Amino acid sequence: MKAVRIATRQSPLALWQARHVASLLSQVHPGLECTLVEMTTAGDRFLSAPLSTVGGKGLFVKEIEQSLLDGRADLAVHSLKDMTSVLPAGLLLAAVPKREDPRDAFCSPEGLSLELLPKGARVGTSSLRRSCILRSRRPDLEIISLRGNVQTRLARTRELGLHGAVLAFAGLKRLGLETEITEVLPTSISLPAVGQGVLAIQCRTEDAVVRGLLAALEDDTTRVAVTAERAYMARLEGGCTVPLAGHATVEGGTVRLRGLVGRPDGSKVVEGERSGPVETALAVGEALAEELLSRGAAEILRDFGRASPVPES
Ligand SMILES: NCc1[nH]cc(CCC(=O)O)c1CC(=O)O
Repeated sequence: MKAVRIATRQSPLALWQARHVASLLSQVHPGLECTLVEMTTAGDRFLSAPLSTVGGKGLFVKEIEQSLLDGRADLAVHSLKDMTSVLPAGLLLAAVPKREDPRDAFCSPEGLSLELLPKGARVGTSSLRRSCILRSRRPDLEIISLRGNVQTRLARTRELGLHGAVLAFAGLKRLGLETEITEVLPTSISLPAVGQGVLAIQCRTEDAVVRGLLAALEDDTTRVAVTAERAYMARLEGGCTVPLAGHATVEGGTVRLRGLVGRPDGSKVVEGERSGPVETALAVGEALAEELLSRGAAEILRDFGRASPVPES
């Protein structure tokens, strides 16, 4: 194979990620030509509404996945965090490269840390998970909805005079915006989203040639973590519509998964942790989901987990 077409969104972060994968691919397969197929998704179009009300995840990936199914592109690069737990028939997560730092980061124009925020401080985020976690730790905080790409959210934070905003470290780093970070939040404070910091490279299941090319980008440790996190998410049927966090680490043949489900206002959170041999990553994920469900997550999902209809474009 001489050339591959890479489907991507047009946001600066998505383009960085697609170019990064193109560069990794041409390093491991010298002479391979990579071209980008840039697309706009529903998630990019409904920027005015909070993510949770426009229908959550899938929004950023559906059109891209369709381009693979239609044969307009050979592979697609996504943020794994944006992907639904069930992939469309005929497509697969062919490779996950080594994970970037998965933590959340606090960006405060005033240089404040979370700890130093005054009572009633206003903090921006578009994510139900981040709102829930922030409010559960600091019920006095006022959460302001921020949508749009990373640069837009940082600009809005200043325009609105917010005390700060929480964004993914990985996105800020990839865009060279680490200087905006005033505090990297430990996972014990802000448990990351399932798949945060991981790039997902997707292709057609039947395309053995592209699968062969992508195999070289696979990172086994990342795959174990992702397997546990996504099995957990699948069992909880969580999209962006309920506050859901899940993060796995791998050390010495053991995968350790921590999870959190909560109410959007942080008035209730259910948290837990499970470990097991890396070969049992899937079962570890399912077991943690079952445990959280039985300890109160089922009730939270019943009250808050309904996806709102996606508006017509
Ligand atoms: N839905 C937006 C999104 N999807 C992936 C990332 C960050 C990069 C990553 O987690 O890999 C972001 C931005 C953010 O949450 O601040």
